[in-house]
Amino acid sequence: MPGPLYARWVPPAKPKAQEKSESLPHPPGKTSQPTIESPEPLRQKEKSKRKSTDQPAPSPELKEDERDAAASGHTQEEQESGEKPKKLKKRKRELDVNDEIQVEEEATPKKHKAILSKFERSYQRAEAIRASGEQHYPETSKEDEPAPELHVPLPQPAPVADIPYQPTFSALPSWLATPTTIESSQTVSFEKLGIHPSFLKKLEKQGFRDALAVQSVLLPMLRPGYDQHLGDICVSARTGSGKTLAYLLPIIETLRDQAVTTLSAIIVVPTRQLVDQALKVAEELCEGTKLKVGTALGSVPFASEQKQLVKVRARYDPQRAKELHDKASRQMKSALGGRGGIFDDLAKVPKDHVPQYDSGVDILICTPGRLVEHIESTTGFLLRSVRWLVIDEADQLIAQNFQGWATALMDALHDDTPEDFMNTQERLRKQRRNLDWAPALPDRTHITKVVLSATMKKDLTKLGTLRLRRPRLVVVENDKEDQPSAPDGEVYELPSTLAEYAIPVGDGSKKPLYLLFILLRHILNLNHPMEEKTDSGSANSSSEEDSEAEPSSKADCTSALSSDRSRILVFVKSNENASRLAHLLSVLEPPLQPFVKAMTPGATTKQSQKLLRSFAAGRIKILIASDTASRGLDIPDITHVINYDMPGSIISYVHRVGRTARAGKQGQAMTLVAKNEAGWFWNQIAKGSSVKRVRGTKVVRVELKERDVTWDRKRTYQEALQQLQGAVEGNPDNTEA
Ligand SMILES: Nc1ncnc2c1ncn2[C@@H]1O[C@H](COP(=O)(O)OP(=O)(O)OP(=O)(O)O)[C@@H](O)[C@H]1O
Repeated sequence: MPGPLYARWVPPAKPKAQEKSESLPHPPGKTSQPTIESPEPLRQKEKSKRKSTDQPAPSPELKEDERDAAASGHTQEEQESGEKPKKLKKRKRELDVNDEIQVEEEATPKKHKAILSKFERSYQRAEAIRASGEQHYPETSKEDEPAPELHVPLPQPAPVADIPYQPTFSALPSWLATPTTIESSQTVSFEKLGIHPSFLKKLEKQGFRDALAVQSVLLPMLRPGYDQHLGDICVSARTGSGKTLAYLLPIIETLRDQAVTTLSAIIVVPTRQLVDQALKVAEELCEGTKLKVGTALGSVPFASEQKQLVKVRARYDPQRAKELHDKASRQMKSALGGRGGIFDDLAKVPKDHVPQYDSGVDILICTPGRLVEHIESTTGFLLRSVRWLVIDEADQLIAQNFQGWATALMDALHDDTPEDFMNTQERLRKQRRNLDWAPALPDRTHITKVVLSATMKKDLTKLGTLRLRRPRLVVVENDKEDQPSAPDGEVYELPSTLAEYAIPVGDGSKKPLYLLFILLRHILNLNHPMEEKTDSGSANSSSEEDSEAEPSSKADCTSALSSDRSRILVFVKSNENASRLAHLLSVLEPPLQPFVKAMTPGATTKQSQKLLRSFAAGRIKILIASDTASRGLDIPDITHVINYDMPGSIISYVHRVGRTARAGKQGQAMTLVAKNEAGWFWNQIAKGSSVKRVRGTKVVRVELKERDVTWDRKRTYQEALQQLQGAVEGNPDNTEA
């Protein structure tokens, strides 16, 4: 084998005393000590560089003939075998060349004297430093590598304190930036608030002696008196804090002596369930008065609602009757007159009479869509005497603004009554508007708007559609010091009596089994029949024994469920999921069947009222619903809310869990958290700054072992899924499986 073309220089073995200096830390930015080469190997380098294209030089120890062979590139055997080297002359020439190189080498030191002496000097310096044990950073030329930085700490001035940025201006108007706050624990007796004795009795009948915080602040602001706020009011108070009574009581108390039925208050809520709920509270308060409370919601025939809302009477007014008849005949001739409306009613009243439209209700509770329909299509549905407009769950209603309901309602409220429907006073006001004494005429009734939500947003662009006048924001909160600071400034408070749990459910594929386990083991405290059998050592009993054992355990389950006081509201993400889950639970655990129901949008008002009544009475224990039930639903004694499907937003979570722990009662909220939802849930809901909890409370993580959850149900689960699929596809074979 020929030797290496480039001979590396190996540093001489270091004396033991020098070892210590090698363990010193490397200079910054370097990984090893710089290698300093001795002049000797450099000379070798030079030599080998030049010879790199030639054959390796033969060793001086070789015999002469071997050297010849090596020089010629032939082995000794080849030469002995009689193969006389043919290129003897050439070899001779090569030897001559080698000699010339040797001569040149002798001249090399002179040629590179300067370089070599430089290396010698640096080598000696390096040796001297190494011997002295000091750390040394060798000088390196710019071409080699950048000079190492020497980190000599320079004296620094003391760091400037980080002063939090406090703008001298506010992006919010002062009424939003500086709300009137009240602690949620503050209560005042209704008597002290000066509530009329007849209403005190009604409240006591319901067990209400003291006004809750939101009521104690709103009642004086809405009732006539020294503390009345002559402007609009926005209220932000957590779920179950008693907002419904806070606005209904002052309105009904003020109207209690109203002799003529006049539409005085409109209450807008997002769903028909909430219409029913508010109606119930209003009717209880109106008992014993002449006040009439009406509703307008999509599930009732429109014509019957019209009859309820507007009463048509004939009024004797020959001049006005003549004017109207002339107008009607002009319209008929020009074919502009449409059917319905005032001209139809004109034909129905006696001669020289005009139709007069009176309100059929004093208080109207409605959904926004239906209200707009009545504004647009119900002849004589006039809002000129409305004194209160209440918008509950306002953040949702304003955000949706379907059919542009807010704008349509505001136009109807604030604009003048259409000319044909004007009463004498309005007509006079219109005619005399430009006269000097016009201000002496009674003004249009001022409207007080009350806008409420548990998750009120300080969004001016949205609130602007409500055309608020001299508004004031009232915030009911726990402890002000606890207030976390959310980036968008919106903080939603949870009831102080709420306990929250998060249950990881793996990838979520076995969520129904987790739900069943939680229901049976943690809430209803029921043992599964199979477990009982296993406990008694008969897990492998025959099917005959099974069928014998089942009825008794089923009966036990039913009687245990009937006596249980739990009311469990399970939230899923859609109405279809609600029906499916109810079906699945009934198949997986047949004793549960009579106690599980799903809330479906297809149900009539009566059906859903019946369902909610059964749930409130405890005949149904588990109600499965979509987010439509997450807002406002007030069913006393809901003990548990389970988020089977993760809520879509923080606001949705706040409203869902707010169905329990209402008005100071205890409640539990459980959320099933799949792996891919865990990040959002823990960051936004459990630890996020937008959700405010009472000091010291947090979401508790509950780990369930998958083995415990699924141990005896894998097969039943598969069968139940197949059966469910069969039911969905309408395949009877699968349904029977
Ligand atoms: N003064 C009171 N004392 C005791 N309980 C009350 C009082 N006022 C109202 N409640 C009860 O508080 C519960 C919650 O009331 P309400 O439905 O008005 O809450 P809410 O603030 O509108 O909640 P949400 O924001 O969820 O709609 C009701 O069951 C009601 O009967």
